[in-house]
Amino acid sequence: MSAPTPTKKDAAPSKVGDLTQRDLEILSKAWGAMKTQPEIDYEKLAEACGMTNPRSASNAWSMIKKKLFANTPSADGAAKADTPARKRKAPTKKTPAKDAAVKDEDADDDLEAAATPTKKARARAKPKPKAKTAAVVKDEDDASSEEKEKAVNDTPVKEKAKPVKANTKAKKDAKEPKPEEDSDGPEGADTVAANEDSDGEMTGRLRFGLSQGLGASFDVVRLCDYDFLAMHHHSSAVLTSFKCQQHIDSSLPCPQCPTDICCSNESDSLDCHVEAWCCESSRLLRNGAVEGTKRELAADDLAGVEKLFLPYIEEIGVPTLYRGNWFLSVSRNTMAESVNGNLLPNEIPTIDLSLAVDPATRPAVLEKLRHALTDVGFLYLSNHHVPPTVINAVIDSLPTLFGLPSQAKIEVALENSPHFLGYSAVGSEMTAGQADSREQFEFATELIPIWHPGLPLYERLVGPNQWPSAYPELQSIVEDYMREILSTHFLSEQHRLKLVHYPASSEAGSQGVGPHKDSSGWWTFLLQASPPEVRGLQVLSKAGDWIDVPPIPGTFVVNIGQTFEVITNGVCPATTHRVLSGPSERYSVPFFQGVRRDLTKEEAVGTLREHFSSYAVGSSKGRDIDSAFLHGKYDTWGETQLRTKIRSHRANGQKFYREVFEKYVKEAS
Ligand SMILES: O=C(O)CCC(=O)C(=O)O
Ligand SMILES: [Fe+2]
Repeated sequence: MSAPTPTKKDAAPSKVGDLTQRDLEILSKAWGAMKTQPEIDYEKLAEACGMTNPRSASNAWSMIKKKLFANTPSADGAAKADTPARKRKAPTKKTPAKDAAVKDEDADDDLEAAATPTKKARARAKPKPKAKTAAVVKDEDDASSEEKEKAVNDTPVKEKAKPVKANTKAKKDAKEPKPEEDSDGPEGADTVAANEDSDGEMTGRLRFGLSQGLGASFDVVRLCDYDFLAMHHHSSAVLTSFKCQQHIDSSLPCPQCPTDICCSNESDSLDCHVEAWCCESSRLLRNGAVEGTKRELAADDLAGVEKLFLPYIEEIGVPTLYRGNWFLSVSRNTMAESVNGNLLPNEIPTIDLSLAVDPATRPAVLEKLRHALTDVGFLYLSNHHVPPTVINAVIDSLPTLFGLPSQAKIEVALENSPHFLGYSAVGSEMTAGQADSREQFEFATELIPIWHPGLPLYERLVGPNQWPSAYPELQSIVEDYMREILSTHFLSEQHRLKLVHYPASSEAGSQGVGPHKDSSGWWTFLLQASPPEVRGLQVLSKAGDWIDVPPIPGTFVVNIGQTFEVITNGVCPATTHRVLSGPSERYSVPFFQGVRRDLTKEEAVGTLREHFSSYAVGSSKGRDIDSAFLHGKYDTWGETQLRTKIRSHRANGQKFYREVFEKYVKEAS
């Protein structure tokens, strides 16, 4: 991407009205040097110019400002950083065709003009570069990529414009991980490619400001001739977009820019002219860190970032209502909700449980939940009503617990428990055939043993906890937590929880816990109990990319267990996930909702079989990972769970389950 280069037209000493080129240059500089934004009475301006309404006047003025800004000799951010933010505007790339088009519109200065197809067609006649053109062309979903490319290059843009469908595809092209065959590119690579392909420009000051505010570099990309801007944060797939001027001025879709990016959230009850969503960045902001730089964002940084955006948003006419909560709203308006999951399939949606209470917001929450469960398999849960005091008590207990002398830990070794409850040292648990680098205490609902010879072996999973005597307060801390997280007994009398510690590792990316699906039952509610900058958890996307699941304070990460996968006939996948160890130690607390041990696969699929068979099940590289229950290898969920436990904790298997040890351990998943 490059700064706009002056074209012939810019260089020519032409006159516009009574103003010479030099006058225009001075005017443009004066604009940049203004201390306050001039207040325009748009009604008056509209009347004076014979326009039908003030909106047209505002639009026209906006265009002029844009050109004034664009005429400054340099679009370099640093050069413009000292000019007032309010006057910040994206420079228009000057090409003769585009200029002519803009001129046409300016001449009409009117909503009608914007709505007149022939005029708009002329405005769009400039051939777009491939990436951008492809964004509006696509409606032949089955065509090969060569065919698509050919279609793009051979057909004039205006004939090809089929905004909605085409743009959905465009977003897919830009943001979705590549399909399985070529999915091994790093996350975000597509985003970068999309930027590089487009002839977008960097709006100097905005970019500069963002870089300052976020401590990261953003590219601001112009996707059409209007005011649509998309900011891609290269390293973390941030997309922030502003609705284009065309959309602001009329309800017509803009055939040049991806329409459904612009009009992403039709159901939004806020009458916002700017659709701004930025799931990832808002998450990063809330996390207090920015991907790539890992710089801490202090509270006033956040305010700074907001300040940087607000004048810009203001300039393109966003209602105040929306401005106030821009950053917060964006975290709710996930891409998934906005565009049916097409834009960022890698995005892990946040389900705000409080919105499920209100009948007005419930349908949207359910739709988002459907997407989370069927397309992603993971979600963040916010406003979940587990009291922070109870959560914090668990978090605070972890350093003490793991700091106990080894003797105190060994005293409650899991190896001594046929119920797989107690302490496992680093390296003693196996996942995906390899030793994990984590130590953990596993607890479950406190139950007395029920197994005796003659009962299925899996009934031996039920039994008492081993509480470390060196830390007597722990029991009530954990039991309070389990009670709160599971306010009703659900499907089984036994639920499990682990308090996990991943020691720091000098070998970046080593196995904290290997790739796996949670065999443990219904859903897992994971508390990431370390500061937000401590990463490690990753999930496998449908396309086979590992996606970071950074901690978001106040949320649980929810993922689907294997029983739920079976009950939904694989439609809601038990997503494969793993933890990488890193330079910082990490704590987590996964809580596993149990299901009835004697539940059979047949029973589980049960009456919902027909319902779920109508859904297409996407392909997933992870689907084959150790999903014995789904594959129907074992009759009951209890046996599946026992098998997983034995495979993970082999010493226990040998000690307590000799009769099945060989069978379970030797077989492939
Ligand atoms: O520690 C984590 O974040 C995840 C742990 C996990 O996936 C598990 O124990 O099943
Ligand atoms: Fe897990």
